[in-house]
Amino acid sequence: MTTATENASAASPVPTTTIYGESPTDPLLMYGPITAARLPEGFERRPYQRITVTPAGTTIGAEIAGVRLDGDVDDDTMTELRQALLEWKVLFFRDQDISRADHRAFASLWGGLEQHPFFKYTQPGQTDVDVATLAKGMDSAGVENSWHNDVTWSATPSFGAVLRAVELPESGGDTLWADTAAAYDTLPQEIRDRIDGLVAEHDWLHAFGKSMPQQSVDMLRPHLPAVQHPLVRVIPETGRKVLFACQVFTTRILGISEEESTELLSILYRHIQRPEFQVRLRWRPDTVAFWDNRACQHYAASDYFPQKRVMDRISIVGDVPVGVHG
Ligand SMILES: O=C(O)CCC(=O)C(=O)O
Ligand SMILES: [Fe+2]
Repeated sequence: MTTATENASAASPVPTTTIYGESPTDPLLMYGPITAARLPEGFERRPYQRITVTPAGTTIGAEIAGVRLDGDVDDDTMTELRQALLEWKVLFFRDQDISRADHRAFASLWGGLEQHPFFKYTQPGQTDVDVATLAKGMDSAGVENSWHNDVTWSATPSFGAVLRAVELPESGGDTLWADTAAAYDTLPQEIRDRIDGLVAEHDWLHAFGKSMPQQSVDMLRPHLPAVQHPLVRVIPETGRKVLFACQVFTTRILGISEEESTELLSILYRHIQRPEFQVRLRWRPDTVAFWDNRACQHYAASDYFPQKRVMDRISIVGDVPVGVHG
């Protein structure tokens, strides 16, 4: 191990050699403080008056009190919730003894509700789904234990999702979120300069295709082609840049060699997955989590099988991701 002084000096230097192949050292192999801001400089921030915001992580995750999650949230409270979501990326609400209808009404306040083409809904127009259904026949063994943003293979990936604990295992089944804005901000300048204008391809086939019969793949493909999104996405409300690539759905970065794409994506994924950018939620009955799918990734720990874990999930329609150059 190094001393504290060495740690501090090792924390900030930006590698001057090229990072791709030629550098003998990993640019992310740095020890010491990693400091990221919750909001970009200059973003107007008012104090919260309607809700109580208690940080759960350093830059990501806050517990919110003072609001009941149903369709009756007043405008001032909504304004503060919007602010809190931009600031903290994922909000946790405890003791929300709400119905499915309340859950849906709350989610509807944020935009249209989505249907996921890979879920089996039992009723026409249904938009809520329990996460056990996501496990596709694996009973209650969760399969969402890989870091991802939801539905990035769509031209308009979800704005966010509202997840409500229905039935929990005795232990395990936590969910983790990673702050992709803080991850972007703390990359060496050289990497930020390299990736700012790049575009990546996202494809559902990358994740779901493997477990699907070829016939189904052939049927779905014409309706769901691979899509392209900026690798660095700008959140319109704050002007904040976030990393927008995930190992589950991103196939490659366009316009560079396959080799460089693989290496660059691996650097970004490893950086996003640093614990400094994470918050971990220990669910309790009646806990609700609401995340901004544009600005964080998530991971559902699958460590409770054969116990059961049931979550109700509703996701909200998003818009076309905007890059650094518009
Ligand atoms: O079950 C969870 O904690 C999250 C699962 C997930 O990835 C999702 O709901 O999008
Ligand atoms: Fe997810």
